[in-house]
Amino acid sequence: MIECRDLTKKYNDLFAVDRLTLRLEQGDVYGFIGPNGSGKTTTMRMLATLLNPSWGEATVCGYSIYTGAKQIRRLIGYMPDFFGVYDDMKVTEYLEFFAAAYRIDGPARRRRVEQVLDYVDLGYKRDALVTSLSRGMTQRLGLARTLLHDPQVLLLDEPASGLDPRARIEMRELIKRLRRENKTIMVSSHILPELADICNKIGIIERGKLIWNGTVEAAIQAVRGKSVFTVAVLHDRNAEAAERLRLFPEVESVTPDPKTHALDVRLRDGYEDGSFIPERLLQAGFRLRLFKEKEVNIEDVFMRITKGITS
Ligand SMILES: Nc1ncnc2c1ncn2[C@@H]1O[C@H](COP(=O)(O)OP(=O)(O)OP(=O)(O)O)[C@@H](O)[C@H]1O
Repeated sequence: MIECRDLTKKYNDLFAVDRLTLRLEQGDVYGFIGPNGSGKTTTMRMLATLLNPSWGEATVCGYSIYTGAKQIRRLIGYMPDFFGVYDDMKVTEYLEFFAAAYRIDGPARRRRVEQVLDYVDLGYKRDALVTSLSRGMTQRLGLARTLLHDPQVLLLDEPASGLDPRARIEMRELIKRLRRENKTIMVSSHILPELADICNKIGIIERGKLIWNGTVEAAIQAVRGKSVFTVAVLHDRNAEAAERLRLFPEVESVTPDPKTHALDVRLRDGYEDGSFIPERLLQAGFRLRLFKEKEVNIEDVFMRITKGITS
């Protein structure tokens, strides 16, 4: 649905987006993550055909951004990070104005406006002035506006920025709902954990370069690399157990977790099955309190992937 090859935008000496290559299939929810100024907005604006690249190619729904702008604009919904709302306009008037721009006319326009208002749960604000809405409501109105023409592909630029925790959760739920409808969604954020549970793929961009691109599971796997198990024994004998575990030929390292004091046992390459750990510890007279495969927190993944670049 979205494909970029070497997509590049240069401003004088600055590569705002530097040879970006990625591919999204229908139904993908792509978390586009990067710090401020890393090139997220520039990428989305190019895909939305609002900004010309310096070079490179991109297609959306099979249309080139160079020659198919008209078709692309009909098929996508772009929600910018900042969008203007007009003074003295009611919520319904605002949406009807944009519906008219999409040539939704007659009674269908009213119906569609009510549908999208319901979708984002703003029906009860239909007669409020847009300027009176909270930040969370304004973002939901922005999403409603983006959905008016029922686009297949959504480009959502930091939809949760500036929202309080509750409004963030509501925005996330809305994106999950759109995902269930099989929309293809590219959603940006500078916070990875915010996106981890709603995306199936992530891309991490830094200074215009995509430094990671793949499935969420692949990112976790790449960081974890090897099998790691969390182990704890009873009676304050973790240090003793650590000594014993270090003697096992399958074990590469044993490190106590500073927070929980449980032991992280990392296996050597080629070993995945850690079931020998509880067996041998029991044989050695230890009593097990905890044994499980270590969970990798998505925040750790982000820190590990970006570490080499930012430091
Ligand atoms: N019109 C422009 N002229 C010159 N430089 C620009 C222009 N637009 C963007 N840039 C630069 O390109 C880089 C990428 O900007 P961009 O807005 O795409 O980043 P971003 O990841 O969306 O950041 P944010 O999270 O702050 O929105 C930044 O260094 C920015 O200053």
